[in-house]
Amino acid sequence: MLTITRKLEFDAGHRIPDHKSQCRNLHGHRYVLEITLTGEVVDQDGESDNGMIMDFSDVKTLAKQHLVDVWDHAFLVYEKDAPVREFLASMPDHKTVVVPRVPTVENLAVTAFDILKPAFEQRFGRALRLKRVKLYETPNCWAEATDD
Ligand SMILES: Nc1nc2c(c(=O)[nH]1)N=C([C@H](O)[C@H](O)COP(=O)(O)OP(=O)(O)OP(=O)(O)O)CN2
Ligand SMILES: [Zn+2]
Repeated sequence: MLTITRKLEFDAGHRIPDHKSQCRNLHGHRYVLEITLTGEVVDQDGESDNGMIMDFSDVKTLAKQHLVDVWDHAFLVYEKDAPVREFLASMPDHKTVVVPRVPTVENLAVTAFDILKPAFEQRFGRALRLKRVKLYETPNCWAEATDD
């Protein structure tokens, strides 16, 4: 199978409320996101994306619009983390993103996959599929969400 992968990075804060150790504290990461797509290679002389599954610049534009610019410099707070939600709400204009699952790297990878899948597959009809989202929380820790 032929795939392409585009890497993007963003900074975000989070905490894991029930964690046994340091991760229960408010802290942040520079997340690294790898988006892997598969699809037909365009075979149209004269087209800008001839020979490509999708132009990497278009991958970047869509990923930023739907996820990266939304999460960048935001605090990703679990919807049931009441004290932190209350604290963040007390700060005018704070960039807060409420996520439906505890924001471990596993759950953030799944949430990112769920957001990006329709963004890519509905916009580009020609058999383009989101195969994998790989999210690094630190250089040593990551999770992968796939479509199977
Ligand atoms: N399975 C998971 N385990 C942990 C997660 C997670 O999302 N999924 N998250 C954390 C912490 O939030 C933290 O981001 C990771 O901290 P740490 O283990 O300290 O990672 P480092 O790469 O900084 O560790 P080094 O020992 O410095 O390599 C914890 N666990
Ligand atoms: Zn963390």
